[in-house]
Amino acid sequence: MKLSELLQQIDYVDATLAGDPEIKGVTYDSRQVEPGFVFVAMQGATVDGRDFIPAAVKAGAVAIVAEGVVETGDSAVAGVQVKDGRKALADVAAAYYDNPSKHLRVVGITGTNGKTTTAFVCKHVMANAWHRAGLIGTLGADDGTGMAAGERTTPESSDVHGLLSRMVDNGCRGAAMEVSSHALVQHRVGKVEFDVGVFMNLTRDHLDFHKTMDDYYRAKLSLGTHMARQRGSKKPVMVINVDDVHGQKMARALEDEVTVVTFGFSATADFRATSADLGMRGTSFKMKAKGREYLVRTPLIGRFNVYNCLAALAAADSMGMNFREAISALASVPQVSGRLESVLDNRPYRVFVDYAHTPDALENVLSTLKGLNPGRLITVVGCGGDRDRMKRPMMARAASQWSDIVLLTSDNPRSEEPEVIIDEMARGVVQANFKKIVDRREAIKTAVAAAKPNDIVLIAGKGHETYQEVKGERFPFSDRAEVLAADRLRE
Ligand SMILES: CC(=O)N[C@H]1[C@@H](OP(=O)(O)OP(=O)(O)OC[C@H]2O[C@@H](n3ccc(=O)[nH]c3=O)[C@H](O)[C@@H]2O)O[C@H](CO)[C@@H](O)[C@@H]1O[C@H](C)C(=O)N[C@@H](C)C(=O)N[C@H](CCC(=O)O)C(=O)O
Ligand SMILES: Nc1ncnc2c1ncn2[C@@H]1O[C@H](COP(=O)(O)OP(=O)(O)OP(=O)(O)O)[C@@H](O)[C@H]1O
Ligand SMILES: N[C@H](CCC[C@H](N)C(=O)O)C(=O)O
Repeated sequence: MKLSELLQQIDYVDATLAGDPEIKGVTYDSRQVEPGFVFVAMQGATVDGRDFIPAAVKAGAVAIVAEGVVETGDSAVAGVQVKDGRKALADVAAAYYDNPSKHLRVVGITGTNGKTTTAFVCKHVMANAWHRAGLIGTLGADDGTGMAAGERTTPESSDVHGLLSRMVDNGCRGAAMEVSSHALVQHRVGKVEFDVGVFMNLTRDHLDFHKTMDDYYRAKLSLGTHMARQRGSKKPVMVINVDDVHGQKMARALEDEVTVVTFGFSATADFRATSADLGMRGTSFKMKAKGREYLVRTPLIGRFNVYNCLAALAAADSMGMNFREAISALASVPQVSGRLESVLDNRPYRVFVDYAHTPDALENVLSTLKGLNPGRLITVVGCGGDRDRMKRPMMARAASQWSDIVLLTSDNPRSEEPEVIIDEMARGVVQANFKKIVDRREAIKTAVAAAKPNDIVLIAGKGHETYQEVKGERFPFSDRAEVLAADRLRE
């Protein structure tokens, strides 16, 4: 693509051109620039991308897109002035990759908890019907050729459009993607045309970034308003959990802008679970939808997974997929890494690794396990550093309310002292059933060693993560591997 063709498709304030070079790529990071690239300099919270214009030019950028007057320092490099760098990145990337979302059925899932699981279920249903489907989320991305690790739940817009483009090239017909609230605020899904948006729930998290629950809600709401604005050839549908008060509010706020489809246990829900049979090996529930009653079976455990399944089914139906086929696909959903993942199956006790890192998620998982198992519940949990501090006592309270033994430990302390985080957590405990063990490996060892027949050990907070981040450094660490090592010590 020539620079002139690209500029025709984006809004800009001013441009100083230097010929009409062929564009070879788009990036927001000077360290990723290769000859022929467009570098979009974004104003960050930590640094200003404009400071890296000289580095980008040195690495071979042929055009620089930035806010304010753009001095490229090289007359052979074009400078393009835009109003908003992050918005411009999405516009440039969508144009460069030829708007790949127009060629896919795209489901965007937002909410505090359940995005990853619901995205996996949606992807599984789509791949079952259409042979190949893509995925973007916390566990990485699948462009149709298999999973590859990623850094963010929702990557930066140029990476999103690049992935969607590869999905199209690899023969995917659909894509399920998680849309975090950070992504919505930072235009990371700019110019993505969603067929269906999904709102799961809104509970406390990320208030380090959004400051108030209302700001956090408005970020989630913007998925619906974004869809209404992006409306191309597609008529957008927003699938909303109306058991959640924020979902009820969102359904009312969006009803004039998009088609609203609701789900939940509430009597008014369009996709309504009427009863659920919860078991240790899976869940079955009755669902009323489309004027009929259906029986849904899934290996996913816990009442919260009924919501994830309802959301995926409502999304599948909104895309016109065969509904009975979608329901039967739910019976073969694979284990989602680190989401109530059973680590030891052949022991008299069971150990689960789970990514619950919010008070609501932890409460859901603990109540599920306690409800399903008569034995003791031993919980190992910590809270991340440099994140919303208020959730610390709340998570410890949930753990101590539901568990017989709680080991408060480190998660990813990041720049903070783990002892301080654990002390803040300890303020929330409601019973004297807890112990502080700062070293997560030791905490897991202690929990597994204490397990008796019929007990359940829950290792919460890090799920699939393969590292522990301490003072800017990431050390290899896997809860799953630590459980296996601790179990070997018992022999
Ligand atoms: C708070 C937040 O979302 N921050 C993201 C944001 O950072 P920022 O605005 O501070 O950017 P910055 O570091 O100041 O850099 C500004 C610009 O300079 C560029 N740069 C920087 C250095 C350099 O040498 N050259 C260069 O070009 C950067 O690439 C960037 O374009 O933009 C960066 C570039 O894309 C992201 O790496 C960074 O993610 C940080 C590390 C992060 O931890 N984000 C988490 C909180 C996050 O996004 N989480 C959500 C939610 C997950 C959930 O739901 O649980 C997610 O979607 O993952
Ligand atoms: N629908 C749900 N409602 C509440 N809690 C849930 C739900 N689904 C899963 N959980 C719990 O939340 C944890 C995180 O689930 P999941 O990874 O699916 O959510 P997420 O929104 O993708 O989180 P993140 O974006 O932080 O990765 C799970 O490990 C489980 O404990
Ligand atoms: N995307 C979330 C994940 C938190 C996972 C938890 N293990 C932690 O490190 O706090 C965040 O960055 O806040």
